[in-house]
Parts: sequence; structure tokens; C-alpha cells
Amino acid sequence: MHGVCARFRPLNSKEKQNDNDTVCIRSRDTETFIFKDEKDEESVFSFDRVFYEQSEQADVYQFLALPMVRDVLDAFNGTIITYGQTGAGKTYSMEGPGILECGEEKKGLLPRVVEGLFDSLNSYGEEKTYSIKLSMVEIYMEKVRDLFDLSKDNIQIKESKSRGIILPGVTETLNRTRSGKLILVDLAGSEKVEKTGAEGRVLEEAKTINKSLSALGNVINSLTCGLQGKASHIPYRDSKLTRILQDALGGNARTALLCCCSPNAFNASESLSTLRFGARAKHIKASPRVNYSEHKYDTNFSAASPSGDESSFRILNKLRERFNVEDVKLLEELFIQEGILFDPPSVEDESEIEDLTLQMISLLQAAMEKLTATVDELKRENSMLRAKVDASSDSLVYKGAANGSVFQNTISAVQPKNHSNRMETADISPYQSQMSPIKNLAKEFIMRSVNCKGSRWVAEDYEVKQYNPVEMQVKPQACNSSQGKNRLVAFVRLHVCYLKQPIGCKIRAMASKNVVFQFVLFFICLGMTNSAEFKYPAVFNFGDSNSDTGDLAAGLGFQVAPPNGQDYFKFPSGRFCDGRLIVDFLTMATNTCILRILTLIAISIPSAKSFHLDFPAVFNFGDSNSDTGALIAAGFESLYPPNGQTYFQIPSGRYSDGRLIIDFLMDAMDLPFLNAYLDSLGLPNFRKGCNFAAAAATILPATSSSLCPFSFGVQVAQFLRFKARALELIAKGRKFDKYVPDENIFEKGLYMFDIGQNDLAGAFYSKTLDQILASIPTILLELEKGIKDLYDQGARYFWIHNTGPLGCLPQNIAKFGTDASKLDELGCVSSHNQAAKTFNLQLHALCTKLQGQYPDSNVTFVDIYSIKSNLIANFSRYGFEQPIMACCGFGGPPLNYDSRVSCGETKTFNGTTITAKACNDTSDYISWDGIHYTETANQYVASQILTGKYSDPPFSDKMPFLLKLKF
Ligand SMILES: Nc1ncnc2c1ncn2[C@@H]1O[C@H](COP(=O)(O)OP(=O)(O)OP(=O)(O)O)[C@@H](O)[C@H]1O
Repeated sequence: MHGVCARFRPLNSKEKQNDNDTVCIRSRDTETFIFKDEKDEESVFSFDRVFYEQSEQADVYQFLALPMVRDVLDAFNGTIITYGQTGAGKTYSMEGPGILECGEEKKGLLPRVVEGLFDSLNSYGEEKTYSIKLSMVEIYMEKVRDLFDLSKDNIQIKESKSRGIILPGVTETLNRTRSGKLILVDLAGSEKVEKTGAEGRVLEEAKTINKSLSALGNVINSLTCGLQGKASHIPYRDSKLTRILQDALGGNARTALLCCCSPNAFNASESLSTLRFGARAKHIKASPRVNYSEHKYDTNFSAASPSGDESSFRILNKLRERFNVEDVKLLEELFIQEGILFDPPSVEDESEIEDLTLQMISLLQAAMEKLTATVDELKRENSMLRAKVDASSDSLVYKGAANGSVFQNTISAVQPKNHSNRMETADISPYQSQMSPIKNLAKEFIMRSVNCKGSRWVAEDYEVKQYNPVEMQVKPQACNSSQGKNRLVAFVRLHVCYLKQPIGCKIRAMASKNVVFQFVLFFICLGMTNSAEFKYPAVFNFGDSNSDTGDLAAGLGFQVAPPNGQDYFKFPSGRFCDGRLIVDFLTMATNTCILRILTLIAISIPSAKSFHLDFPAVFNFGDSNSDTGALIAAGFESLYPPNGQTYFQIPSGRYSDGRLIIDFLMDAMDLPFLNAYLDSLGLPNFRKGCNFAAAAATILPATSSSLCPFSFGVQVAQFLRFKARALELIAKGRKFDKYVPDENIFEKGLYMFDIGQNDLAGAFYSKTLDQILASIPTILLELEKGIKDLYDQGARYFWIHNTGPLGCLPQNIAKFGTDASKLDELGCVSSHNQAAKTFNLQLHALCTKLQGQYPDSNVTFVDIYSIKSNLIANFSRYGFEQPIMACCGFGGPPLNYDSRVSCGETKTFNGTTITAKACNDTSDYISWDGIHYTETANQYVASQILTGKYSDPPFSDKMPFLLKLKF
């Protein structure tokens, strides 16, 4: 980094009161100080400059910003970031104490930068033409929003070879120009949520902010911890913030970081985190270079370098000689996914695609070299594995998995990622011809931004009363700074372009380890499939008990008791035999053992992280409200896009556009998303729990007409099988520690339940309301039985969701609500909601009973019904436009639901083709597909659960949903 500095603000009046004024720093000199942490342990910190309490705003500007202002005029990019906890002085440093009362002395970096910039431009004289652009955006809840045009609230971030990361529309492409951009970033506070007392939606905002800051930390860690001489994956794409700052952090920019801290001992832990962040960031090495924009028809340039077409043709031909076309395509795709290649659709200018081809080719060459090395390594690994197969098949299973980094990395590399982009931005080019209006305009924008951080309200609520170039008066209206403080970033960008000669061109190449691994597996498979020997890379077997290696036991929890398995496995292995089956011998004969390696991975993938948590794991039982992929993995149903579009970008096995309530709860507990028990591919991680929930599941046992065979009893049986299998592996010795969940998680884990909706909703198709109400005790008896079985197996923490207002689901309204007299005041089917309420009352009573019966357990009842019905009744207050109508469906208002086509499906009826499509903005809708909720609605429900207000007993400390910065 160009400069990393620390700044300590003076103690504020609150800190000075009540003997609370202990200071945690002792100055040594202008670069070094001693910091005393909460445990009174001292550490020495050194930065490029330390600004102590008495430092002036001008000192900060001169040291940190002035060199950058000069550089930007020489076409170097610059970025200045203020970082630190809330109230540490970020905005003060960036802007000043406030525009109205802010004197010359107190004004911050922003006004000084603008003045410095224009002063420098003026001093350059008349002969040059300058184009100046300014944009202001904020990142709020992972959306980039144009503060000059609030209707543009999801601006796409794009990447241009010549200009790096851009928000298209702001800048103008000029031939043979050099341009510098200066980005000023005022980050949101990095404090811990517990100190802010945030809850509900504010808490959600804080958590999103926390994620962005964590992503920033991860990027800095990757940039500074990468293996020497080896390019490693930098997760810029994990948040909008890191994507926008990509150039600033690792690439083409001089970057300065101002770590703002309180000197007060009360804030020592946050200050320490900020200082550590800065200390690490100091090690980042950027390579700023002069920016220029080449004209694609520039003849000089063409003469000096081989044409893009020629080079591509030559090198691609070489590649095709070695691989087939599909392989090359696949490699390209993977590189784009990993962000090491420009994604052509995300490049803002068609004319740059030729350059991208060149860049891609050099990347392919680099990857080829790495690939060759890795293939050699894998050949060695392969022969080692073969030797071990011959020696001992038992140890092979373990070591194959231990050495199975290829498989594990391959599978992890295809995990879905969260990126979504759209294009739009503001352009103030009409002002570019005259210097003075631009300067004034820029000032006006900056003035607008000053008084209310998180300028979401600024553009709407500020009014310029009187304005002239010398003095201006800005009147803040309804500026709520406490709301503003939860906004992530006030981001100002000054873009200065001027005409000069182009200097040169350099293509930056990176390679990703993950991609290489992903690619390698692909080639191994090809090699083996083409072999004439009996050596296959994998075996996919279909059959009955003659070749069932555990399906019935695993899938339906069927008990295969001893002495089954006694001869070979020494325990029941899921096979109906004393030992191995024909398929086992055949598989061994292939010398691959992949079938078993995959089986092992499915059961026992190691977790990369270990957290100290209240709950080490979660076991979930339920229906589609919490199914994270079971029914799809079982092959009973398919989900098509746009399912999953919002978060996973592919159908993720969840019935929603994005995450479910369970996902948000897992996230809040700092646990990974739960893998479906039945989903054996995709590096399932069961160390932190397992999800047995399956869409369409009922509490009552499935019948021949049920959509889903995995009723609650089967889910409990699957759990028993899961536990037994895990314990078998644990009993085999420590070598399996990395692969199986700890034994104690079965007792300490949280058992969650969200089931019952289908028992009620399904019954309405064949029963009267009275019959349904009468059946509720029987349904709950079955639930009680399963919970007792789990208790007998050691479960002690139970978390039981009641069922939501079924009558408000478009599916039920469409079928049972055609007669308006059947609807309540919200437009929901009364009978369905009555059944849900009765069920919930009795479920609540069951929870109380269970708690009484098992005093050593913790049974928590969660009132989802109240949260959801409150949301539907007050939808607009929570930012939704549609309380009932489905987002993804067919038929239009009022329900946009047609039971003949589910979300994403296209069908033809009587010659007419219909498709159930998604709405434009899923976050406006509560209902996703007429049966399930959108990610935004799920997030709201989860945030309400986390308040603890809807639980019986209310909880305060069970869910450790505190901010956990990882620096
Ligand atoms: N160096 C300083 N000298 C005098 N006052 C300061 C200084 N730094 C901060 N302050 C004062 O401390 C208070 C909090 O500062 P500021 O609003 O800049 O914090 P922040 O880090 O931007 O917080 P947030 O993340 O909530 O926006 C303000 O009243 C500000 O005027």
C-alpha cells in the first residue's frame, strides 16, 4: 500500500465522564506507538505515520492525500480509505465535522482533495483539454446505488482492461487519453453488533456490512498470505465493496488507508482489530501504472505488436492440437468463473474483446504450464494410490480421501457464488466543457454528502436554498444520521481525463489454484475413459439389494443389523450380506476405488473452519421451508432457473430465489449452510450438522400418493443412520477425525424442526376443516414420537418452528379462495389459517409438555406464524410491494399463480405455451412461487426470529449472532 496511517481522535465527552477516560495508547514517535489491549498486554505498532489526538486535518491531507492528487493528474489511480469502528473519526477525517459549521481548518480530505485537484489543473495552463467526471455511489445491502439518480439502485460493476473496475456510464472513452481516478471511501463502522444493540432490519444491515468488511479482510489476507511465487485466488468477488476496490487493493492504484481509532480503553478491542487490519494491509504490494486508452485502429500500435487475430489463431490452434475444443472451452469458462479472465459480457466496450482474447491466451499458456506440472504430480499420486490399493484396500479408503485434495478442491471449486450485476450510472458530461461549473457542481455534490452519512437520504432530503460559486448554503431536511450510519459506504469518485500520448501496454495475468485443480480432475477422467483396460474413473451402479451398498439404509433409515457385514466390514455396512458384494469386487478390480472415496466424502468432509460457538452443529428436520437440496438430490423433482437466481445464481435445491430462513439462522450462528443428507456431491460438509428436511415432507408417514417419501419418521431414521455411521467411523480411530463430526455434537448440537405445513395443506384436498382439526393430535403424536427418539439418542437442544399462515399462500388461495366469503381481511383463506393456528396451539402445548418431561433438555418454540402474518399485514412498512402475489408464476395479478406450471417451467396446453417467469424485483415480493417465500422475506423472518421475541422461552444468548470480524 502507498501509505497506511493510524489516527486517534480526542476522547469525546462521554469517554471523559465517569472515570472512563483511560487511554490505551502511548506515543513513541510519529510512526510508532505502544498499544495496551483489554488484558493490559502491550504491543508496539508502526505505521507510515501516526496522527495523534492533536493532529490537524491539514497534516492528514498533506501526508496522505496530496501525493495522490498530484499522481491522479499524471494518470495514476488513487484510493483513500478510512476504516474503523463507529465514532472513530472516519467521516471527520474524510469530510470534516460538518459543512455548515466547518471552518477552513477543520475541513476534511474530501473538500481538500477537490480544491487541490482544481488548483493543480489550473496551474497546468491552457493547452490541454480536461474531462472531469464525478460520481457518488453507496453500497447498501450489497447493492450499488447511484446517489445522483436514486432510481438507479443496482448499478453493475464492470471491468475494462484499460480502465480496470468501472461503474459504466460515468466515464467517457476517449482515444489516446490518459486518465486517473481518485476514489475516496468512507467505510461503515467495523464495530461489534453487540455494542450497538441493533436488532431487526438494522441488525440485518449491520450483518451485511460486517460481511463486506470481512470480505475486505479476506481479500487483504489473501493478498498478503499468498504463497511466494505462486498466484493464489483473491476473493474480490465476494462482495461489491471488494469488487469495486479490486484495483485499489491489489492492482493498478496507489492506495492509502487511514485507520481511525478511539484512544479510549473501553474501545481497545475494536481499535486493536482496526490496527491489525492496517498492519496487515501494509504488506499489500500494488503495481500502479499510468492508465491510457488505446485506439483500436492505431497503426503504430498494430505495427509494434502481432495482431490479436494472428496470435489467437496460432495459440488456439496449438491448444486444439493438445486438447479437444470442449476442454479449451471448459477451461475458459472456469477462468471466467474464478475472475481471472474478463467475462466478455461484463466488459463495457465491444472493441476491447480483441484485447481480451490476447489476455486470455496468455492466461491459457500460463495455465498450460501449471497444468502440465499438476498432471505430472497427479500421475505420481495415482501410482501411489494404485500401489496402496494393492497393499491394503482398507487404508486406501482413508488415504485416498486424505490425498483426495483433487476431488475436494474440484468439488469446492464448483460451489455456487454470489455475484449479480446490472448496468447503470450517472453522467454529468454536459458540464465538462467549463472548469468553473464543474468545480461548483462537484462542490455542491460534496456539500450534499457531508452532513448525512449514508447519503441515501441526502439526495432526497437536502435542498440547495441559495447557491453561488463563492458561498453556498445547504439546508439539511429530515436527515436522520442514526439511520445513515448503517449505510455501508459513501463513495466519491473523481475521474480526470486529459489528452496525451499513449505510453505502453501491460497485461496482468493471474492463475488460480482452484481452477487448476478443477481442470485436473477433468483430464484424469478423460484419460481413464479412453483406456482399453478395465480401469474406469468411476462407477455408477443401478440395481437392487444385490448391489445396494447402503442406499436403503442411508436413504430411508432402514436398519441392516449385525451379523450383516461381520466378515469383511466388521459392522453392518448397509449391504445385505456378511461382507462384500459383487459390485465391490468389480469396483476394486478397476483399481480406482472412486466409488468409495466419493462415499466417504459424502459422509465426512472436513471443515476448514473451527469456531467456538454455543451450538457446534445443527440437525434440521422439515419440509420445503428448510429443504436445502434433499428432494432434488433424491431425484424426485427438478428445480429450474430462476430458482436460486438471487443468491446462488443457479437452482440450489432450495425452493426460493435465494436463501431460506435456515440459511440465515446458520449464518447468524457462524455455521456453514446445512447440506442435505441425501446430497452426496458438492463437497457436503456434515461436521457442523446435517439437514434431513425434504420438500413436500409430512409429519405423518408417507402414503403411496405422497409426493415425498421422506416423512418425519424417515428423517429421524436417516438421522439415526447418520449418527450410527459417524460413530462407526469415529470408532475406527483418530485418522477419521477430520472426516466425521465430533461425537459430542450429537448431544451439544441444536435440533431444529420446521414441519407440519404439508400435513395440513395437503389434507384440505380430501377432508373438511373439522376432520383436519380432529387429526391434529394424531399428527403431533407422530412428531412427539420422533422427538423422543432423538432425545433417547442424546439430543438435548430442540428448536421448533410452528407453521405459517397457510391460507395466505397463492397456491391455497387459488384453489380454495375463489369464493370471497372464504377469505379473511388480508385476502387469505380463513379455514387454512384456522387449521394452522389450531395446530400451532397444540404444538406449543407439546413443547411445554416435552420440556416438563425432559428437564435436562431445552425446548424452544418459535412463533413463525406471528412473524409471517405480521409481515403480510404490514408489508409496505417492511419495504415490500406485494404481500400475496407470487413473484415467479403465471397468470398475472392478483395471484400470478397457475398450478399447472411451477416456477421456471414451460408447458403447452391446447397449443398454447405458458412459462412461469420471475418478476423484475424479487425483493418487492413476499411470495416467491406461490408456495414459498422470497429470499428477502426469508431474511426478514430470520431477523425477527433472532430478536428472540417470538420464542418461548425468549432467548438472549442462545444465538451468537454477533459481529465477528476475522482480523
Ligand atoms: N480528530 C478529531 N478531532 C475532533 N473531533 C473528532 C475527531 N475525529 C472524530 N471526531 C468527532 O467524533 C465524532 C465521531 O466521528 P465520526 O462521525 O467521524 O465517526 P465515524 O468513524 O465516521 O463513525 P460512523 O462509522 O458511525 O460514521 C464526531 O462528533 C466527530 O466530530
